[in-house]
Amino acid sequence: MKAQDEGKNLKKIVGLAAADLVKDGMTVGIGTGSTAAFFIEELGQRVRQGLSIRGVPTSYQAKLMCYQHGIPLLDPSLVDRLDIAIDGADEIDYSLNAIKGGGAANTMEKVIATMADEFVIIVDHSKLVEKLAVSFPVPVEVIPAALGLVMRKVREIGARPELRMAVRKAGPVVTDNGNFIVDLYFDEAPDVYRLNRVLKSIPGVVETGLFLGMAHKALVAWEDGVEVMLASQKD
Ligand SMILES: O=C[C@H](O)[C@H](O)[C@H](O)COP(=O)(O)O
Repeated sequence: MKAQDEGKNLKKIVGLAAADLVKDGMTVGIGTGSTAAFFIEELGQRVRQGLSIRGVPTSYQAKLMCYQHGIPLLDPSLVDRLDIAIDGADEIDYSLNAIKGGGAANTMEKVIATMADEFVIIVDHSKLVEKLAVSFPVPVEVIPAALGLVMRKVREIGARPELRMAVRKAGPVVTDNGNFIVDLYFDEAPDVYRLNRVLKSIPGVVETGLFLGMAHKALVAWEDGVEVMLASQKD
C-alpha cells in the first residue's frame, strides 16, 4: 500500500473506533479535518441505524458533513456543556498536548473541546511527536486589523510568522469567523505553555492552535491496531 493510502486508511480506522465512544442520548462535539470526516461518516451511519444523538459542529466543514450524513445538530451558541467532543489534531505529544488548526478551525474547536466533559483526539501515529511545534507550525487566529501588530510581536519572541494563503482564492485564508491565520514556525521546540500565554496576551489574537492539558484521551491508529492513550498516564 502507498504511504498516502496507508495514512488515509489509518485515519479511517481511528475515525471508526471513535464512533464507539458515542452512546445513545449524548451531545457530541464534532471535529474538523480529514480524520474527523471518517468519524462523521460512521456516526451518520449509526444515526441511520437508530443512534439518538445531537452533534455540535466545530466548523462549516463539520456542519455541512453532518447535514449530508443526517446527524441532527445544535448550534454551539445554544449549549454550554457537551458529553464528549471528538476531533483530529496536527500534532500530539505523549502528554496529550496538541497542535490544531491545520484546517483553520482551531478557535471553534477549542470552544467545543472546552465545553466537553470528555475531549478525545483521534490521530494516526504520524501525528505523535516528542516535542510540539518543531515540524508543524503553531496556527494563530488573528483579527485582520491586528495582522501587522501580531506579526511584529511574534517576531520579537523568535517565531517566523507566515500569513496562511488560500489555495483556490487569491489572498489569505479567511476563517469561519472572518479572521486570518498566522502560522508560527520555530527553529527549536518552544516552551509551549509560555508561548500560549504570550500569544494570548497580544491584542488581536483570537485563539491559538495550542491545546494544552485539554485532551482526556487520544486514540492513535497504528498498523496493528488503535492505541488508547489517557491523560492520566501523563508523565
Ligand atoms: O483546523 C483543523 C483541525 O484542527 C483538524 O482537526 C486538524 O488540522 C487535523 O486534520 P486532519 O485530520 O485532516 O489531519
